[in-house]
Amino acid sequence: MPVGAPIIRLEDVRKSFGAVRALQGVDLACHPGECIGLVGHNGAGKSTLMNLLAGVFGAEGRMLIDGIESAGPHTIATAKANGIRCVFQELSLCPNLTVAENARVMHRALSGFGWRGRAGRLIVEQLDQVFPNHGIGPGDIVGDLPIARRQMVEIARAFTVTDAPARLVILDEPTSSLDAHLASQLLAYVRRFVAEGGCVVLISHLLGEILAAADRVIVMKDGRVVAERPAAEFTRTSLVAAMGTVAHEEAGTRDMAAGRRQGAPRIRARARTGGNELVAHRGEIVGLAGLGGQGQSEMLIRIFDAARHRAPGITVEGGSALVAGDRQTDGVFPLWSIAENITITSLKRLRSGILIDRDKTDAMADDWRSRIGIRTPDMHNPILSLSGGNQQKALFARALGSTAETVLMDDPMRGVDIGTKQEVYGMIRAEAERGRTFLWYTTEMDELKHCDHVYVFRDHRIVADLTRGELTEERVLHASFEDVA
Ligand SMILES: Nc1ncnc2c1ncn2[C@@H]1O[C@H](COP(=O)(O)OP(=O)(O)OP(=O)(O)O)[C@@H](O)[C@H]1O
Repeated sequence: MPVGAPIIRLEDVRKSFGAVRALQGVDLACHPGECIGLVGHNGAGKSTLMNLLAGVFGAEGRMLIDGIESAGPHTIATAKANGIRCVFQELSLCPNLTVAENARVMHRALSGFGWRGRAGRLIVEQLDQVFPNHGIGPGDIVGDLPIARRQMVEIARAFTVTDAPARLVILDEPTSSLDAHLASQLLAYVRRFVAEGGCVVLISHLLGEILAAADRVIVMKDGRVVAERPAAEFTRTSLVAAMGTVAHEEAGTRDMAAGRRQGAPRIRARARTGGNELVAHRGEIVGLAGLGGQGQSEMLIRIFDAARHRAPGITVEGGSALVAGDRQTDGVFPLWSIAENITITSLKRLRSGILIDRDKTDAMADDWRSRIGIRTPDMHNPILSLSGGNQQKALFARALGSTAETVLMDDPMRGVDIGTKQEVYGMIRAEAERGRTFLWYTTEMDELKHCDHVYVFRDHRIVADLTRGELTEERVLHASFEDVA
């Protein structure tokens, strides 16, 4: 619970990006010794608010640090000097540098003779604290690490102390690429950090995480704070209601007949190291589960490639589309508009003669804007003008809007708000009933319940195949740690 004066206080802050009013008069105080949970729909203004705290850009309104309004502008440097750190949704590590070198990029104090060794020791010690048994070395090249490990390095780097203290750490969707085990390690560390007098702002669409880790919860909607209460006074249902989303019952009631195995398999694939074969039929939703980094994403990418070129050990009938989990490196075309990002895989259908028909592409983009709720005044805006969750929705629109018979989804709901998730689950079910096949890697147990059956991966092999009736969290965990027939 809060102790002492706020580290930072914002009063009536406002921020617009062109026609978009991202913040419309927000008050916020961050005290030592508390974890603030910040929730709200995609595009509600959460990241914008955090960017203000971190000094990325300025805004109208007042800002006080330790009770004092600063004379000059609040910049990244003043934020850092005051112990304000931020882990952004889109990771900011340099991929061609090592883990130790990336620690140095943020901590200029690590200079002089032997800096590399010191930087390496410091970041590994911090990783040990947050993620025991992390398996990351100081000399690892960041670009070679899977996304979960990159996220772990980024988080550890934010908590590392050199010349300036870490007083307020902002974590924007920090567990989006972490499996349940790593996420619980992080949340436990957050509790230790606030118990020692630090402050954490935790942004997450996983409401269970917010309710478990936060002392106080702030709900944002359309650039405003619409609710603020101690976490203990919220339940999952009341939190969803405060966000302005209608809470649907879990929609795991797909007609079993729709998921029955029809005809010959559409996909047959073996993992590189053998194990059971993955088989998927027309109209099936097949889950890929297990701890993160056990070969699930690799399997999806190999199947995606095999649909274009022959690949040993894999047969795929028809085309496939991929919804990337790592949108920064595999998904978004950063220089293109939202409309171009959505229509890129459907251009054959959008031609008139030899030219791309602009009216057809605009119509397709607008159709998806309303179907999946992409928040933008203009679909010709650059994709990077969208909030993180809205970028992810555009990737969904690209895959679902294509004519591919198989849709491969690599932990695709990263950063997507709870209301949209429910809409997308409905779309997936409807498309499967029309005969599409879905392969769905997810780290969220609740999402596996939408699958007809689930393959559990361990050490790059399939170690279990659970039908929907057999699916329980215990079974998935058991198979994740031990070989099961
Ligand atoms: N650089 C930018 N240029 C134009 N518009 C922007 C920019 N950054 C944010 N916006 C807009 O401001 C609004 C708030 O975005 P913000 O990223 O703060 O939302 P968010 O609550 O963090 O959403 P998410 O849950 O999807 O991450 C959105 O409508 C977004 O499109």
